[in-house]
Formats: sequence, C-alpha cells, structure tokens
Amino acid sequence: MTEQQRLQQVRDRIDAIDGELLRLISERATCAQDVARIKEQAGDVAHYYRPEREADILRRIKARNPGPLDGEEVARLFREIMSACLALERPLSVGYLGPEGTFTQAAALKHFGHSVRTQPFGTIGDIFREVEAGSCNFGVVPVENSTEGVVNHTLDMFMRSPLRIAGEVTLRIHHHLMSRASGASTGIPAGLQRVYSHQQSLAQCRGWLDRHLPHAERVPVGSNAEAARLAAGDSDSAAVAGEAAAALYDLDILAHRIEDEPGNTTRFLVIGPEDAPPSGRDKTSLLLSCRNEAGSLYRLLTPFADQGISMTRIESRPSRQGVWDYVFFIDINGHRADPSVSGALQKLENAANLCKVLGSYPEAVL
Ligand SMILES: O=C(O)C(=O)C[C@]1(C(=O)O)C=C[C@@H](O)C=C1
Repeated sequence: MTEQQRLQQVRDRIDAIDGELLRLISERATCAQDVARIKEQAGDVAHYYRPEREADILRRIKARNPGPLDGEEVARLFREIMSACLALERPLSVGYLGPEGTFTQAAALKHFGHSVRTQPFGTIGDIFREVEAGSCNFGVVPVENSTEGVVNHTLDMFMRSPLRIAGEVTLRIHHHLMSRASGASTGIPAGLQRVYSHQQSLAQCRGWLDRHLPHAERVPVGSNAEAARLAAGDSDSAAVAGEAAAALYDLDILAHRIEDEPGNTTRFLVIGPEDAPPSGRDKTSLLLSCRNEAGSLYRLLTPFADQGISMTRIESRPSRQGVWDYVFFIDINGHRADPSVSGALQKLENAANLCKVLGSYPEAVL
C-alpha cells in the first residue's frame, strides 16, 4: 500500500468516528431536552444549571480518560458539550468584569463553556447588583491572586449582598506585552513611552518591567482589556494583557509570559441566587466576626479543628461598623450539609458575633 493509500485509510476511519460522535452528541443533546421537560413539569425551572452534576461528570471523565489526550483536555471538550446541552435547555447569561477580553471573561467561559451569553460590567459592584436584580443568572468575580493577594472589593461586597457562592474557577494568568500591530518583526521598540495595564497586572510584572522598560511610564487603568484598547490607539504605548485582549484589539505580542511568578494564578468566584448542592468534593466559604477580646479568634476556629475540617484560606477585613471590628473570610473543605461542617457551624453560632455561610460549592475541576 502506498503512503497516500494508508493516509486515506486512516482518514476514512476518522470520518466514520466523527459520524458516530455526531450521532452520540446529538443523542446526548436530546437527553438534555428530556431533562428540561422533566424539570418544567416538576416546576423546577430555576434549576436548569446544576453545578454539582457538572462537576461530577467532569471528574468522572477525567478519572476514566484512557488517553492519549490529556485529562484536562478531554474535560474541556466535555465542558463544551455540556455547555451546548444546557443552552438547549435554557441559555444562561453570565455577568463578568469587562470590557470584553478580560481574564474574568476567560474565567467565565472556562467555567460555563462557550455557549453561555457573557455580559461585561464596569465594576465588581455592578456585577453583584445585576445578578441581585436578576438581569444575569450568575456573575464571575476575581477574589484572589497568587502573587498579589486578595481582591478586597469582592470580599467587601459579600458583607452586604444576599448572593451566594455557587462555584470557583482558577485560571493560570499569563501576561504579554503588546502594542499596535506593525506587521514588523517583534522585539521591544526603543521609543515606548507608556505601558497601560490593570494595577494588579503591573504589580505582577514589576520585575520584568523594571528590567526591560525602566523608563516607560506605568499607567494603571480599569482592566487589561481597557489597557489593550488604549494601546491600540497610540503607537508610543504598549499594554500588559492576556492573549484574548491582543486578538480583540489586533495588537502584536512583543514579549510573551512576562509575569514575575511562573505559577501566577487567579481564583474567581461564581455568584448567584443560591449555592450548590453537594458534589462529593466541595468547599464552603464563611463570613465570621467575633468580639475584639483575647482568644476570640482562637474560639472561632476551634470548632473546625474539633471536627477535623481543614481550612484553605483566612482573610480579615475591617467590618466598617466599628473602628476595631474585623470580619474574617474563611474557606473550609466540605459542604455545609456534611455532618462535620454543620456540626462546626452550630458551635460557631455561639462563638461568633456574625456567622454567614456565603455558600457551599464544588471544588474547581478544570
Ligand atoms: O442533569 C441535568 O440536570 C442537566 O440539565 C443535563 C446537563 C448535561 O448536559 O449533562 C446540562 C446542564 C446541567 O448544568 C447539568 C447537566
């Protein structure tokens, strides 16, 4: 057999497999329509989106993956299939910190897949308000970065918002230096006067900028996408932003992955009217406050230690209600419906001034 004939043989096989995949995906989509009808008949129209079920499916796919494709890769494919199936049941709208091309949009699409409708908003406060008003089903907001720490505005919003946390997304953040497309070969032009970016991104690339662009002015703006938009209008300027922003504003990437920390990761939260039922591997976020007296934080944390619950994060913020009053944002492993977690929460009621469960939700799968 010639090389050409062998190639044709494998391609015929691929065509047959694609036909089979198409039939199976269509059959799956028909099942999703059946699920939607059952939910409608049960009057359960608020629950087309089931985060715990999605997490369970994606975990199973990763665990069963025979290769050669990587587990993350296969899960991403199934993420998109489920996203399309859900859109058949009911298209979801998801608010994010805009404009288009931000890392928050990338996080929203990573979590929900590309069949949701993403809606940009100007501030974190606007996202909370729009989801509270019901004009978006869910919102995605940044909460912490591995290099720069916590996003205080998001934590502060939880103090007064009735919204719950329904999920988390982690995103590896790669920053690139970009400027107006010149068509010329890459390299950093000597005459660059300004670098626009979000405050946090400038901080995450501080070392690189000190070394390579010590004389360029660093101009903090509202978002990385806004930085890219500004750089697109001015050939003396560059932006530090992600790949999506470069594509959106037709910018050339002059230097790739300029973040100082190679493991730079941002964690985002999915906010909505409800949290999620148990998925088997969950986290719970709490807002706690205690009296300002000796041993009160110790007493606050004792119920978790007693129940053998591990804490994955603790942040303190001024409560804004008294000069020395602080609130604590705490993440623990487990779901509020787990006996150990609900036992700890009951004990906390006595120890804490305030104990608000912000939500239980599946640990990020992708
Ligand atoms: O199982 C459900 O409740 C469905 O709606 C089906 C399905 C899926 O495609 O598997 C779709 C959307 C939900 O978020 C979870 C799962």
